Amino acid sequence: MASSITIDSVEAFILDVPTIRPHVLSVATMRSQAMVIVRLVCSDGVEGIGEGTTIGGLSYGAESPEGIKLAVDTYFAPVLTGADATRPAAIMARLRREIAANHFARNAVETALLDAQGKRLGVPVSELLGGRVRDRLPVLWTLASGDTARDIEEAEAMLASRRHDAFKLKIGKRPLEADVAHAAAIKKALGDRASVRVDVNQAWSEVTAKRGLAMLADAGVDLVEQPIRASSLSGMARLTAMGRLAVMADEALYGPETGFAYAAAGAADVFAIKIAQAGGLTAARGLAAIAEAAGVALYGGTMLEGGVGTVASAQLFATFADLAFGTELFGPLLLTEEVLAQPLDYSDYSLAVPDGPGLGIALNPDAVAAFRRDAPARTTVLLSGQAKG
Ligand SMILES: O=C(O)C[C@H]1C=CC(=O)O1
Ligand SMILES: [Mn+2]
Repeated sequence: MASSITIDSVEAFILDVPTIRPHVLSVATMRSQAMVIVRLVCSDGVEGIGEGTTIGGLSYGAESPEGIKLAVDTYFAPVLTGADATRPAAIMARLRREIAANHFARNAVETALLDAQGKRLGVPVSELLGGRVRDRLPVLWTLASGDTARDIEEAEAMLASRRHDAFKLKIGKRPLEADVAHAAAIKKALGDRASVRVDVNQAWSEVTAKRGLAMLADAGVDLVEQPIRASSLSGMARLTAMGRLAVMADEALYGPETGFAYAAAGAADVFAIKIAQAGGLTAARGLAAIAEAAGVALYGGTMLEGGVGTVASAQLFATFADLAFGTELFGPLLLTEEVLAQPLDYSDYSLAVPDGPGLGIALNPDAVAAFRRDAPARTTVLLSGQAKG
């Protein structure tokens, strides 16, 4: 039923929050995270929030935080303003017709639309996506300090507090032998108490990957994520066919179409489902359906989003019947500050999926005021810093 409830205003702003330690990937070293928050206000007084976040500016993907904000302000907002807020799917169809690509911005907008609609109907976003099969999601932790001893210490602390019992190592920056020694030392220290996986973030050539997969399998590693460049479908298929180590596709997956090509080519054993890369929650659900139909296992991925994007992902992943490799929804735990009014419940190696209406969360207004890039106080600090330098 069409309604007269419209979207009255759309706002996008960037929050910059430091990380608890440097997070070292083959493509970037993160010391802070820039999260783009989209906020919609509807004519019935309901608000919706969403998040569009990437890693390391433009070093990971084609959209930067500044670009996401610009796309929302300049191109998405005019389409959204005045549209029927009770029809998120109709709005998303129109956005697909009128705006190409821009998956991260699109995801932030769809999240905000679904948050508002869930609040309006009094149900969690998971119920708009078919309904949950679980209320908690297993969550791994990425060890990426750049130092083996520090990583082992970090893993031991996580095991002791029962926060994580699966770990992902970021490799591909150093020579293969050094990376394998690093992974082997961590696996040896943790033994059967933890699953150890690696993420190369596309850094290897196929020749290096062929050697690397065999060496990592011998070291007891369980899975390798995006070992070579995403565009090499045939290379990924050859590595998957080796059968030495489970191969996960990540950067390759930009929604159902890319997932279809990867699945048809046998180019991965596992898909990392990311709502941002897929272009929104319903596109990510479509990608997961392709995986399920092809017998490809599922993993709940992250762009190291803060609380909003993490919960949006969790609302979708809670609807997956089989989540064989768990999730990596630890983004908020990597940040020094909480941006949500209520911290999320991470315990028993898992995250509780909020069960209130919409996303089931609210922003902490003080944190927003403190970390907004355009906050007057921050501008002053930045300007005085520049003057000094
Ligand atoms: O998977 C990636 O490539 C990106 C991200 C997710 C977890 C993490 O540590 O980095
Ligand atoms: Mn990855």
